[in-house]
Amino acid sequence: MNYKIAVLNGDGIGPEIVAETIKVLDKAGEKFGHKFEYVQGYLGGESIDKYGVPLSDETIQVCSESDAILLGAIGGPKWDNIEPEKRPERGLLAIRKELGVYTNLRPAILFKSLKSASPLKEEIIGDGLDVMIVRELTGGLYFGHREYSDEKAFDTLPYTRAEIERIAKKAFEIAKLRNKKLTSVDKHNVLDTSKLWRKVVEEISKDYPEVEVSHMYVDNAAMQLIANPRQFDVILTENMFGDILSDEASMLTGSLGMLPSASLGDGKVGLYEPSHGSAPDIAGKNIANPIATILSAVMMLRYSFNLQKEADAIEKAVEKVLEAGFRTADIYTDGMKKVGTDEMGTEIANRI
Ligand SMILES: NC(=O)C1=CN([C@@H]2O[C@H](COP(=O)(O)OP(=O)(O)OC[C@H]3O[C@@H](n4cnc5c(N)ncnc54)[C@H](O)[C@@H]3O)[C@@H](O)[C@H]2O)C=CC1
Ligand SMILES: CC(C)CC(=O)C(=O)O
Ligand SMILES: [Mg+2]
Repeated sequence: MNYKIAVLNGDGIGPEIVAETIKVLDKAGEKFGHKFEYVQGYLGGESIDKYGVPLSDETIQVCSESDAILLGAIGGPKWDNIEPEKRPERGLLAIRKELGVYTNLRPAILFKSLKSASPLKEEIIGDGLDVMIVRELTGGLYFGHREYSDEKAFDTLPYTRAEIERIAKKAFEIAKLRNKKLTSVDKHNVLDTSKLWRKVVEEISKDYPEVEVSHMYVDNAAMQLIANPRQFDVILTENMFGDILSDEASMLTGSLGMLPSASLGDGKVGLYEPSHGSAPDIAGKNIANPIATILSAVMMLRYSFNLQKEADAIEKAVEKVLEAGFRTADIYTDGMKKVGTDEMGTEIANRI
């Protein structure tokens, strides 16, 4: 089969990690008889430089005419001081909204061979970790009404019942297929939006009696992720809490460079990107970890193309490479073989 993938490299390490992901996808395509066709779009800083805006109509068109979108990451110091509406991050928020991808799946999975890269003690991290963070992606604080003056500024955190219902349903459906345990994270003791969030989640839970539901305040959840991460199966939460907790959860798996994501809506096109940012501090040095992006492509094969054995083959190749001791700097521990971004991509592609 032929699949058309819109590729948005973005900024910083974006082009480096996307190049390795394409290398791996091409190898999988060759092996299983598929053709992945890539169409270039531009997002964030690279789009500002090209079109003067962080997301152009041209790129929206490229994305909506594709079967799926592969994104590196956006942002960097070069664009940090431009007016807020034109910042690279606004382009990212705009494309998520434009595509209606309200479900952001961030699986925090610890590969067995990376146990020593996790900062948690072995008795806490145990034999592995497999937590699915389901983050609401197109509502809340990042999209609420805001105002700024040098004397006063505010952001608002709106959620409608319909927005909470649809993400809660997704999370319960996912929990049903996993260990049937869902923890909804909110700040019900303080925020009205959390009050509505909890009420709606409780209501939706009635349709899923097989799923055990509990509620946790976000501050406690941040602590529990470190103290006892294996208590979690599916974490359902709103946009900003999910943003923060997923970065925290990524470290349990060894590095932010290991955490993939899939952003899905009810429309045709899914957006696949690592959970991390553009890492300007390590850009252009060939040291970034491409695995989060490669695993995001695995999610693309699964969720957008229904190519299960191809997805399994790439995931297995990542596992084999880690078992063979290859490590980028962020997951390096004594005695392992340190490799650059490109070698990591090549080693994975070679094992498909
Ligand atoms: N989805 C996106 O495109 C996102 C973009 N950003 C943007 O990225 C820029 C940098 O933001 P930061 O707060 O520094 O977050 P970041 O996620 O880019 O980096 C945080 C730390 O993790 C490291 N890191 C990140 N990805 C890595 C990888 N694949 N391999 C090895 N190390 C990795 C970085 O070197 C840095 O030390 C900002 O402009 C920010 O707005 C931030 C988060 C998400
Ligand atoms: C850069 C932000 C808009 C988003 C973010 O940090 C994320 O989605 O992880
Ligand atoms: Mg983030």
